[in-house]
Amino acid sequence: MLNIIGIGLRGTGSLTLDEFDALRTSDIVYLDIYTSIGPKDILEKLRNIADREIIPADRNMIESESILKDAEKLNVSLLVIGDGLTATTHNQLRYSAMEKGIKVKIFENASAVNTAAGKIGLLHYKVGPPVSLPFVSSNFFPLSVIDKVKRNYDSGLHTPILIDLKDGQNMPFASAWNIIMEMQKRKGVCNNRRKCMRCLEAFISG
Ligand SMILES: C[S@@+](CC[C@H](N)C(=O)[O-])C[C@H]1O[C@@H](n2cnc3c(N)ncnc32)[C@H](O)[C@@H]1O
Repeated sequence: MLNIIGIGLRGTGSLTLDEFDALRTSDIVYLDIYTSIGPKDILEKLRNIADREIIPADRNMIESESILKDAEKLNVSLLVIGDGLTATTHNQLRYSAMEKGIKVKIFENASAVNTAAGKIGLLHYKVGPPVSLPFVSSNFFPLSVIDKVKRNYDSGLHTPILIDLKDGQNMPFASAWNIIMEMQKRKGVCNNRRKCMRCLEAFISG
């Protein structure tokens, strides 16, 4: 059995009662530390509240799907900050588990991706698909980021930009800003600096 448990955006405060029950009755509990950054003390707080060991699961542990081995016989929970199915990584894990005949239970919760827009006053009807902004290099500079923003823009929609994380750290805002400015320059689109700025501000506030 695999429980994929989104714990929301308020640390242990947004853990639901159902999630708490699932947590307490699991044989093994992991916390995803790869796709989201939580409050510094989240692991310790979760351990205290659940009164059990919670194993931090890094990129390798999640992508190798090693946690599914135990889920074949035991009750395993994967805690995810935010919602449990917002990242492709967890969807992949879910379908791999199902293919192996492992029962999967999903505990939905609030996600940064679908709450940020509302929080800063944007209407959800006006928000298009989000775009990930990865770390770039001289060999990897994907202008498709701008194509996706432009597609939304041309349809009158805002674009949430998900700034990539590495080793538990956010890409600094200044780097994200510079990368986007350079991308739009290379694409020759969006000369309206104010609109681009508002778009980035929206993400940061969220
Ligand atoms: C696919 S989303 C899912 C995040 C999370 N599971 C949720 O539902 O909110 C992953 C992206 O969320 C953003 N993110 C996650 N944790 C964050 C944090 N603490 N601060 C800012 N952005 C964060 C990053 O842009 C990251 O690339």
